[in-house]
Amino acid sequence: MYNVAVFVSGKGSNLRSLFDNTDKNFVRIAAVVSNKKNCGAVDFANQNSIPVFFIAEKPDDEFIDYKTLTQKFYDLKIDLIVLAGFLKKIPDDFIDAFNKRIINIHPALLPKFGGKGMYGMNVHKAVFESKGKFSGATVHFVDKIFDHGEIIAQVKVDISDCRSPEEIALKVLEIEHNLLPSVVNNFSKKLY
Ligand SMILES: Nc1nc2c(c(=O)[nH]1)N[C@@H](CN(C=O)c1ccc(C(=O)N[C@@H](CCC(=O)O)C(=O)O)cc1)CN2
Ligand SMILES: NCC(=O)N[C@@H]1O[C@H](COP(=O)([O-])[O-])[C@@H](O)[C@H]1O
Repeated sequence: MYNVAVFVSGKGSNLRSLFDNTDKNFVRIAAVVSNKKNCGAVDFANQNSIPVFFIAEKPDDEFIDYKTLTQKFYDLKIDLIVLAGFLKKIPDDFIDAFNKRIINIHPALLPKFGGKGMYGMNVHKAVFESKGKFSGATVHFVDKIFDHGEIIAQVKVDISDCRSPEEIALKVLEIEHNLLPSVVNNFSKKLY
């Protein structure tokens, strides 16, 4: 079985899509990691009996640190880590511990519209203001700089009929919900 851990901070629609659309003969969502105790993604994980870990820069009795998480992931035999709306920087040591085994989905066509501050609606507002005809989603390896890692897959969508950032967001999210499970299924079959 290919064990996947998903990092989240928000509503969890990408987590739900991974859960629903990855091949359960090959892929197991073995853990969810969140920096927020109360978010839709954590609710979904709890409703589906997926173990949840809370991560913080300053750990306390309910939040763990990355060194502890690394050992837990070794114990769980995690094969791939997926950032799905996770809004904090992954530390360098953790990246080194899971070299080329951490991927992220970004709601734009990198390398444009990426970097610090570029998350959620901030991305779609920047795309809307650019008056570009296309946006899309990108899955890339996570490295030590935000949104800088090697691109794995990218899908474009025509946004010329979108009249607001919110309309762009809806179109891009639909792309994300197809792209991410497809990439994870391919990883589970060692196609990368
Ligand atoms: N080491 C890496 N960590 C993370 C990456 C990465 O590529 N390398 N990707 C991000 C995901 N992301 C875009 O895809 C992203 C998320 C958040 C931010 C950002 O500016 N965050 C703010 C904090 C926001 C908050 O806490 O509400 C910040 O760091 O000041 C930029 C890009 C995940 N981690
Ligand atoms: N730069 C990171 C970033 O903006 N990620 C984006 O956060 C949203 C999370 O939605 P979800 O919680 O419903 O999956 C998704 O659109 C994802 O691409």
